[in-house]
Amino acid sequence: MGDNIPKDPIPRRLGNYWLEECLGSGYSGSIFKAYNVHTGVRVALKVQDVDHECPTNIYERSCYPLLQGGEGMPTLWASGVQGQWDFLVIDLLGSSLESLFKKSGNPTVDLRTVCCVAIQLISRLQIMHNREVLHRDIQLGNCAIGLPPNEKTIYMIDFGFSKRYIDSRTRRHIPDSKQKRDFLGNYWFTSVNVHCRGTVPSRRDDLEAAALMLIHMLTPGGLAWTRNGVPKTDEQHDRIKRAKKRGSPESLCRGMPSEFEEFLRYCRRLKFAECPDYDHWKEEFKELAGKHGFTDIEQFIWPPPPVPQANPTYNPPRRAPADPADMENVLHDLAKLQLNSRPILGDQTNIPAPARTDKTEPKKQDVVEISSDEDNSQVAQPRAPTRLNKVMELHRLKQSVQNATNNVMLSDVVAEFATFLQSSRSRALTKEGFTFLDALYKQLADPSIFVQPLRTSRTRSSATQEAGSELQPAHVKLNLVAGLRRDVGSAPNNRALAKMIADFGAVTNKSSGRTVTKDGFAFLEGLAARLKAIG
Ligand SMILES: Nc1ncnc2c1ncn2[C@@H]1O[C@H](COP(=O)(O)OP(=O)(O)OP(=O)(O)O)[C@@H](O)[C@H]1O
Repeated sequence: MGDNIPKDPIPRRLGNYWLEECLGSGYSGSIFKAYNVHTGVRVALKVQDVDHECPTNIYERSCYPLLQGGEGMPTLWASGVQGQWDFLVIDLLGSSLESLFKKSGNPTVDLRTVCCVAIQLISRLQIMHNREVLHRDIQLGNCAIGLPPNEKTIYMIDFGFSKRYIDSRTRRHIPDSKQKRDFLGNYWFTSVNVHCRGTVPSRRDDLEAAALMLIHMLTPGGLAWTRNGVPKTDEQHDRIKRAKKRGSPESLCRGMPSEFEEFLRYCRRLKFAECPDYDHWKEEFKELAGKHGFTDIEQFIWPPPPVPQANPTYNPPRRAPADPADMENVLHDLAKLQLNSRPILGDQTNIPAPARTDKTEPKKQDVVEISSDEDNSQVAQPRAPTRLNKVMELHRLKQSVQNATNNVMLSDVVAEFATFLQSSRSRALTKEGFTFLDALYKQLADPSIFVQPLRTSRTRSSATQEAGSELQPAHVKLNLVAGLRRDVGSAPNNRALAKMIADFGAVTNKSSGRTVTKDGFAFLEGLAARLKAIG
């Protein structure tokens, strides 16, 4: 702290507060348990040398008033300078998430806890951002639980790097800048743009840091670049930045519920001054928790309650024995060699349905496992299909569409497609999913036509050229798909259904994460029913 001139020790009393044990010391100062000498109220007192080269208490003092009263925002009781000591008096809290998880000794954090942290952390950021403040240092050590009776609430602490992003005079968002700037944040979770490209932090970066923190909690041993500890040389720091930059949402979240991959992808696609859709993501994590049977998900409960047995369990990802992406490509190319003759279905409304003869269950040998999550053997749980299963199964379903000779057969395949996707770990439409929709569209519209693929490749240059490939906000997708769900039951013929499939494909393709929503599944189920009814 500061220079080498010996300083007086921190006094036992600062203002009206008597200092007790030291709770922690960081680069910028120390934090003590303390109590008010008049009221006896226990507090935390953060003390810093007034000459410290990084005067974070001054920044904290300016942010705290903006945050007062917000859920999970500590109360600032007092602040002042006494001699050479600058102090802040705040609510006394419990353990940080970092120390809780470290103490548990487990290589990953359980899914219930991660969902709960996701919901609470996104809510905290929503409050801070609504009050025009960025946190800019999201990490496990800066999230602490309350003391009883507030132990189910996660609090944000350490606003030493926080900053207002709305200019209080002009009311405008702070400007973006290409100017090189010093790194500000933390090595583990600061966003790729801020950490590796030196961009100006904005709301999207707080959210990306939250996403990386959640993924870290679910990754055995933590994110790869966190495993060697704090870098001591520039070279080590560069290595961290390179590893972080390389980490695509898909590779970081392999084997995790798709929500995490989609959330990270969403954060990385946000524009500099864009307001994130906090409510949508809170809902996504609530739904994920609901799917696993977790109750009271907005309450942080530690240690985590037992996993409900009747519901799908989540096995944390393990490192794959081989690079799944390579294996997947090889098998995908092999699968493409199976050429099928394709009977023509056309716009049929009256062809009688022959008995279905091709209903084959996926054969065991068709399924190649790429992840080896064989643990949890006490309870036989249905396992979600792996990514590779997904490639093979969607390919088979597409062929069934191409082989179908009437609507009833198509109806069965659509129902199978919906069921399969729902049981997948990721409900995102992959390129094989879009190929399935293309085949379905073609069968229903006119099998002789050439179909422009529903999934457009989104390279950076093509995305900026084509206005149509811009991502749509989540609510646009939700509205459009809800409309399709409502109307599918009254579609008059195959051509109308084909148009709906094209709309469904297009809106999903343009959405962040390309996830099939609840309405999307209801639409697919409605489509299967309508195909059967049209016959
Ligand atoms: N209000 C509080 N109540 C109880 N403990 C706290 C409180 N605030 C912080 N702590 C503990 O003290 C530690 C350091 O706090 P904080 O991050 O605010 O200080 P800092 O000096 O900015 O630390 P660093 O330099 O490591 O970021 C935290 O990890 C937490 O364990």
